Amino acid sequence: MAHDTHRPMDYPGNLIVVAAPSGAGKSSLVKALQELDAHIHPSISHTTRAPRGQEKHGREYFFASESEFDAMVQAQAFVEWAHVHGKRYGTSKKAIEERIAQGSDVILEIDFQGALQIRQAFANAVLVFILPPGWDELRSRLERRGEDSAEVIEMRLKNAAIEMAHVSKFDFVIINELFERALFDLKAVVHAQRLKYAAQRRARADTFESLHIS
Ligand SMILES: Nc1nc2c(ncn2[C@@H]2O[C@H](COP(=O)(O)OP(=O)(O)O)[C@@H](O)[C@H]2O)c(=O)[nH]1
Ligand SMILES: Nc1ncnc2c1ncn2[C@@H]1O[C@H](COP(=O)(O)OP(=O)(O)O)[C@@H](O)[C@H]1O
Repeated sequence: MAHDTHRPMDYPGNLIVVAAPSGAGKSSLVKALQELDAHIHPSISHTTRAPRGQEKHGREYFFASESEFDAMVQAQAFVEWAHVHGKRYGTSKKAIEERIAQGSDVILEIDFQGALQIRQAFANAVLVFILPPGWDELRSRLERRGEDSAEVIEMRLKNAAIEMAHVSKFDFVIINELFERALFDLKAVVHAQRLKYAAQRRARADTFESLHIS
């Protein structure tokens, strides 16, 4: 929705995109991953949805009015943006480009539409889809989280089916049943992504010997 340009793929940092139906556990997994891995930085999105209880402007999201969001769309400030659960969400260029240009890895927690836009713009982003173990568990996680009204939970469950229909477009799928197991899987994906592109960059630089990555 947001861009029409395809960019070259030689930023030194990696982009890891994590999508999931609401309540599958992606925020918890991404937070745990960041605690274990100081080289991963979150991309802070903009959204027109209202902040939840503990959320802070600039930490979980930049909370924007409809007109502020419109202005950013007009100014082509977003790498991607989409309508999700009746609100708008977007990743600003500022949220990721400087970081990956400097060689940091950036993790994006965005919906499937945004994930597919990111793939168009950054050919070597890795796309991970997190699934809950089942519908009943998804519902009870949303209820236990206690942040959304019954009406919002129903909308999110309905949208989950639509989101899951796109799972085959992702590079990896992780089932978040046992949290520690899912975290291990996510760490493995990040590790593999780093090795793949480190190897590619070094091979490109014609330093074959240095392919032994520590
Ligand atoms: N396309 C897009 N989706 C986003 C972005 N930020 C968050 N989302 C998605 O919007 C949906 C709703 O997020 P949120 O309101 O925080 O609810 P939660 O996923 O239940 O915690 C989730 O699928 C997010 O991944 C973004 O910058 N772009
Ligand atoms: N593996 C898991 N088992 C049980 N509960 C989980 C698991 N992963 C996350 N949760 C809980 O499920 C709820 C939704 O998780 P959250 O990370 O907010 O999901 P999302 O960001 O995908 O909407 C939270 O209350 C979280 O503590």
